[in-house]
Amino acid sequence: MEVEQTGFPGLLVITPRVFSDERGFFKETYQQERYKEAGVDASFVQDNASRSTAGILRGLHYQIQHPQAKLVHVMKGEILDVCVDLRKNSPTFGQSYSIRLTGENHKQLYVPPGFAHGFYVISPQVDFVYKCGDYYYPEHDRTLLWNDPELGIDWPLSGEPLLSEKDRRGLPLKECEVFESL
Ligand SMILES: Cc1cn([C@H]2C[C@H](O)[C@@H](COP(=O)(O)OP(=O)(O)O[C@H]3O[C@H](C)C(=O)[C@H](O)[C@H]3O)O2)c(=O)[nH]c1=O
Repeated sequence: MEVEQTGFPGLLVITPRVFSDERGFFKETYQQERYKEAGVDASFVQDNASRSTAGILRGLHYQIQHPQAKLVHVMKGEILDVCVDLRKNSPTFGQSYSIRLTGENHKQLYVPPGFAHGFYVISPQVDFVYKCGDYYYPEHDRTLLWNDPELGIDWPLSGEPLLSEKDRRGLPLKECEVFESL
């Protein structure tokens, strides 16, 4: 497997080894020992999956009190995956990182605790799967406004994105609760 640093402390791009043959492909999408050696030091407790269609934007979400590390990848389709560093003491605080994750490039993004995370769907449909380093606590769920001008995220929009009511009500960075001690 290949591991790439991103310039954001702890945020990693991981490409697992893919075994292709006439039947299709096989890949290990997580292996605790190998991923810990690579810097994925979360103990995952929950797996999530979502399916979305083109033009949907989910995010930018994070949990205060119980910040979740995430290991995300696309099984099928293409997204622009985006995360924003909300760790006050990080050299990349307030900066966003974007990467195209597709079923073909097999890339994974390891997002350490302390980031807001979301994605925009580019392909007609996407199946998105991810491991979480803490449980879901709806009372601690927070949303950073996807198009906060301060973030300057270059979403590859084709028209207005389709958002949940929660995501429409996201807060700009300057009004968000951030992480003082991560
Ligand atoms: C996240 C989550 C949600 N839910 C329930 C709550 C709602 O009734 C329903 C949809 O939740 P939501 O609209 O928050 O789902 P997404 O918009 O896909 O949220 C996720 O999308 C972005 C990309 C993320 O990075 C987060 O992991 C996560 O917030 O699932 C649960 O029961 N458990 C969970 O862990």
